Parts: sequence; structure tokens; C-alpha cells
Amino acid sequence: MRVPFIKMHGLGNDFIVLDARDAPLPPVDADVARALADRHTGIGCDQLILLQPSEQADFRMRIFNHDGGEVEACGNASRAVALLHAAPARVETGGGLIDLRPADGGASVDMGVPRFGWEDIPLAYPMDTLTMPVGWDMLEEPGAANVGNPHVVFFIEDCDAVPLETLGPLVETDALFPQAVNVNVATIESRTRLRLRVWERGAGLTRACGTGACAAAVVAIRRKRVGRSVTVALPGGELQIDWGEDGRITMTGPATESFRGEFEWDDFA
Ligand SMILES: N[C@H](CCC[C@H](N)C(=O)O)C(=O)O
Repeated sequence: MRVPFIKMHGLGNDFIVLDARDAPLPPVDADVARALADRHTGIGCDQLILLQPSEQADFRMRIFNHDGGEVEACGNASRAVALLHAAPARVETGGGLIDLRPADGGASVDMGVPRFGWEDIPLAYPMDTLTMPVGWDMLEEPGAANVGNPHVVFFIEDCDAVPLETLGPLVETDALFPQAVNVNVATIESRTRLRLRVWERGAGLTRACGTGACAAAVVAIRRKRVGRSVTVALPGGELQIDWGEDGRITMTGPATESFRGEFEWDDFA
């Protein structure tokens, strides 16, 4: 069976998008996702995005990490899907309902209300999540947030100096995080700007992470290090994060369609 796909990215965080809203596809499981995501033997992506019909929203967006694991949220992919859909939409995700609004060359996404309770992150046991009394080598006293998916955020003098390829997986898989965690290292540059690098759960170092930008911004705001409107500068480019008085996070930034193609399903299933 020949299956069409759309290759997209948000600031270099790249996706294979399978659109099954009008015509069903064979079931996508971890093995299929991992095979398609493989950059040597597959098509290659950080996340595989599957669009399906929804009973409770305009459509459903399912997210599979590079390692095949299905997860609840993906900020950059939400903007890519908004570009594809080319109209405002309410989308069902594993992390709840989100609202997409295409904006010139990208999109604005209502990412909902972040949660900060230790059991919401989740953590394995009770702990203050604004300044956690834990550390791994040079990474200490992070904050945590669930923005549809779990994030831990370390504030560092220079986030570019962190050996994230070694410390990232150490934190990602620590037993403190029963569902693993996305690992963010941030440097505050001013009251309106922070620099961010992310080791993503199930995907590793990516050029950008939309939910990471949301998590780093709200933790920095809770710590009164920045105002409620923050530019987050990631290796792949910038996102605008606004945390409204209503508690909802709005993320705005670019999205790009790279190319379209098709593959033989049986080669990957
Ligand atoms: N690795 C993330 C999913 C993708 C998030 C990132 N690509 C984004 O743009 O938010 C997780 O396991 O929760």
C-alpha cells in the first residue's frame, strides 16, 4: 500500500506527517513509528505525527517520538499542523484540547494551562517543583512543569556550555520521573528573552522544542526572572511565549512544509 506523507518542521524540529483524517491508514504502532523515524534506514524525523478524525474536536493529533513512544504534546508539530490545516482548529491530543490559529508563515497555538503539582509532572514522590532539591553533575535545583508533557528546566549561566548529550539522558531516565522527562537548559538574557537548549524525551537533542519553550518560560516567570511575554531563542530559531492572566500559554512561531512524498507501507510495517 502506497502511503502519502508530508515532511515538515518547526525551527528544525522535524516531522513526518501522516494525514488519516479522510482515509484510514493501517495501525501505527511504536515499531512502525521508529522505523519511519530512523534517519538511516527510514525517512527520518524527530517525531511522527498522525492526524485522525476526532469525536470531540476538529481532528486528533497523535505524536510518536523518534524512539517510537507515543506522547501527549508537541508544540512545534502543532504549528506545522496548523500550517497544513490552513484554518483555525481545535485539536484533540493526549495532553488535552489545543487551539491552533494559522499566522503568517506559522501559527499561534493555545497550549492550555500548565500544571506544577509534583503528581502532575509527574514525579515519583512529593517535592517542591519550583526549586527542586536535586542535582545531576553541573545541573542543579531545576523547576518542573507539565505543559501537556513533562519538562524539567535548569537555569544555567551559559546553556551552550552544558554537555547535554551526556547529562540529558541521565536526567531523562532518572527514576524521579516515572514517565521520563524532557530536559531543558536555559539562560536568562533579559526580562523578555531567554536562550534554551533541549534534550527531548525519546528524541534526544533537537533544534527546537515548542513545549520546552513553554515550560522554560513559565518556570522563569514563576521564579520572577522574566515577564509574562518572553522570546525563547532555540538553536533553530525563536518562539514567542505569552502566559496570559487566564493561566493559558500561547506559543507563536514559524512552521515549514519541506516536501511531500509517499512510501510503501509494507516496507515499514
Ligand atoms: N519529546 C517530547 C515530544 C515532542 C516535543 C517537542 N518536539 C515539542 O515541539 O514540543 C515528549 O516526549 O514529550
